[in-house]
Amino acid sequence: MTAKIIDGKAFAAQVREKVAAHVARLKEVQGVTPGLAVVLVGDDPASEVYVRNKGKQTLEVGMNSFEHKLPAETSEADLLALIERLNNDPAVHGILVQLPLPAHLNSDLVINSIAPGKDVDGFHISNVGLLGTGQKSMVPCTPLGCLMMLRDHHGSLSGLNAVVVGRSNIVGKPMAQLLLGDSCTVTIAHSRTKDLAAVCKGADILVAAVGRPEMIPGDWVKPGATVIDVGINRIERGGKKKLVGDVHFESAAAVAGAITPVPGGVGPMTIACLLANTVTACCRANGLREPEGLTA
Ligand SMILES: NC(=O)C1=CN([C@@H]2O[C@H](COP(=O)(O)OP(=O)(O)OC[C@H]3O[C@@H](n4cnc5c(N)ncnc54)[C@H](OP(=O)(O)O)[C@@H]3O)[C@@H](O)[C@H]2O)C=CC1
Ligand SMILES: Nc1nc(=O)c2c([nH]1)NC[C@@H]1CN(c3ccc(C(=O)N[C@@H](CCC(=O)O)C(=O)O)cc3)C=[N+]21
Repeated sequence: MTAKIIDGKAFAAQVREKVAAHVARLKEVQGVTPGLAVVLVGDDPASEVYVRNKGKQTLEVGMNSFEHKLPAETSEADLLALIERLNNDPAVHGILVQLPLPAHLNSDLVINSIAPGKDVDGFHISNVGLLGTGQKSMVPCTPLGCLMMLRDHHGSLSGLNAVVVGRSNIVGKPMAQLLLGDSCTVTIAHSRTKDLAAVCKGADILVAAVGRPEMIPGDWVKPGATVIDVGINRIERGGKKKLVGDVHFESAAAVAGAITPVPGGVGPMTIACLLANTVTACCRANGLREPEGLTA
């Protein structure tokens, strides 16, 4: 079998079109322009690329973008003061603090200082709790993007065996919650899982969020399964820099029914969902009808 390639780049463009249409309507009918503030502490080059991309795409869909670049040695008090200012700024509907933060900053404390309604990453404990209890929340962008692609491909996910490899708070755990919400039978695997190969082989839906280049080979994939590769790993091969996922694409694509590539899969969907979450947050803040098809 040769897998269908799920084109996250094209899908993300469709999501951004919906977002842009909604932004235009908000401006015209309500006189409100959604605004996204992105806070970057330190000068990690990869983070700077993401933040620049986010800012560019935010403007492209007609929203306001507020970038805050702080030096690596910023104190916790100064960062918390900035977040407090953004929490109280009516022009800011979404706040994202780029992770990871420098080691001297307590990221749990920082994230939980964001007003939950503006927490477009969905990392605040209130949003985590709301998601876990099936209540309306802000849903983390990467898992939301994965869910959108899965629903688009499968229609219903009900009753399917889903395996999520990785249990981080930003990808693995919320992904598992969303799949459970769509009535999958969910297994969360991690570094202590016994016989990971066999666990993966049982998956109708396999989500890899590990951070290890090409760790999952094709012979761990059930024939016909859908493989979602969240991994973003920069490697050097034959003297060239390359971006690869957590799945060995070539061998997995020979077995799977559908697979997301890296790049061009989950990554672009993550940013599109960030924009979608910002519009949703803006509508909720103003008591307006939410866009359809852009939330979980
Ligand atoms: N495309 C996108 O938009 C995004 C991509 N990413 C990418 O996704 C990947 C995962 O990110 P993130 O969740 O933040 O990573 P973390 O490092 O926080 O978590 C990695 C998880 O993988 C597990 N793991 C590590 N090694 C193994 C192994 N050998 N076998 C099984 N499980 C293992 C860990 O297990 P344990 O808990 O036991 O240590 C952990 O739960 C990274 O490549 C990251 O760059 C992340 C965010 C967004
Ligand atoms: N608070 C916070 N929220 C995040 O959502 C967050 C974060 N911190 N820290 C870092 C990770 C990583 N992440 C990505 C976003 C887009 C691409 C993306 O667009 N990737 C392109 C390729 C980009 C390239 O070429 O480097 C692709 O896969 O096609 C990747 C990774 C969001 N993260």
